[in-house]
Amino acid sequence: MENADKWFAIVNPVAGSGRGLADWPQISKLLRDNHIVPEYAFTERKYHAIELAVEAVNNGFRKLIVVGGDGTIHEAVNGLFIQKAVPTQDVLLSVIAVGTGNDWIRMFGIPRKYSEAIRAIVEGHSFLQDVGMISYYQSSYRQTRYMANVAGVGFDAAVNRRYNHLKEEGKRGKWLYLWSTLKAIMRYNSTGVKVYVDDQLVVNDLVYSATIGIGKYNGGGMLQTPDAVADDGLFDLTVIRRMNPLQVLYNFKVLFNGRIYRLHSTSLNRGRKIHIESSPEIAIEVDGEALGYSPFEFEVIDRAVRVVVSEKFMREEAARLQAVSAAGTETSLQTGNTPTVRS
Ligand SMILES: Nc1ncnc2c1ncn2[C@@H]1O[C@H](COP(=O)(O)OP(=O)(O)OP(=O)(O)O)[C@@H](O)[C@H]1O
Repeated sequence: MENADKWFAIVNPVAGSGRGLADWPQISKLLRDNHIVPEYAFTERKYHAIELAVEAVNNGFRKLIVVGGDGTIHEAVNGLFIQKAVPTQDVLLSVIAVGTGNDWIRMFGIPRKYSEAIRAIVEGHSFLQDVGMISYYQSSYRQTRYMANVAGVGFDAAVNRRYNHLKEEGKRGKWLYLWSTLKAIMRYNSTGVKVYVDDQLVVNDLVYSATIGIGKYNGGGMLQTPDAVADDGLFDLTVIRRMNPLQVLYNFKVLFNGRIYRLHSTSLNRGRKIHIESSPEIAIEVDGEALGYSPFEFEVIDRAVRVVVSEKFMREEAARLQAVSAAGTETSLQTGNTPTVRS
């Protein structure tokens, strides 16, 4: 296939409040300096990255570079599931982050510095990550999406909606997310939620938020599923039960420091299938994108997307697997990814 060894870059010009457009000349030069000369296209509207990923694969490209934030990664991954030319694992997906939150790259140790992110692409360590398939309601219709990182239900989605609304109004700035979070803390009320994991009822309570992770980070560096393993064939599900605004503010730092399970209102479950329903209905955000409303179904698709990761991540992953097998407590459904594959 003519294009199979060539790279195709999907560049979101509005990611990171315009950093995608402003920094593309610099990124493209750094890529050329490293003998990577991709064909590329700018996204022109929402969901365009889905179309571009489908077209690129249909045109024979097997190596994609996403130059964007979490939303652009999310769309590219969804494109991989829409195209039917090849199995999703046959396409190598790499990321140069120009977004605002950049949560997906935190999981895989991809640096924000462009030259270092490009070094990871050149080094070519790749990893097969799980993907979540989610169904939800939008305008009374059942819809399906694929998730590359983390989904938030309840409070998280309320913050996300507020934040996206402010961005659509043209508001910018690094405090926008914090402002949206504070507003949501003051206004959001817990709802009556039932959660089933692998068909077992695990929660039937007033719930403030639920986070479902293939990855660990969401909301611009929060660690709400701090122990998630991206290829164990399982979702990590963190449920925070009813909290009032004062309790949320007092405990805010545990959302960032990896100690969320020290909160006694918090629980962790793991499974391959999750069903969540709520009264009244609640919203969902997936990879930072506002989608729709409950009820939700989540299903893991094992090792579905091949992504470029840092050497550091591969080393940490090898050490983790070694520790797990030494302790004899392997909970994953599969053994580890092959340590390194050159692109
Ligand atoms: N040309 C465009 N005009 C308007 N919106 C666009 C365009 N191209 C892409 N988008 C949308 O931009 C949104 C934001 O993209 P993305 O999430 O990658 O950046 P970000 O929000 O700055 O980063 P992060 O999600 O990491 O915080 C996505 O929902 C995407 O669909």
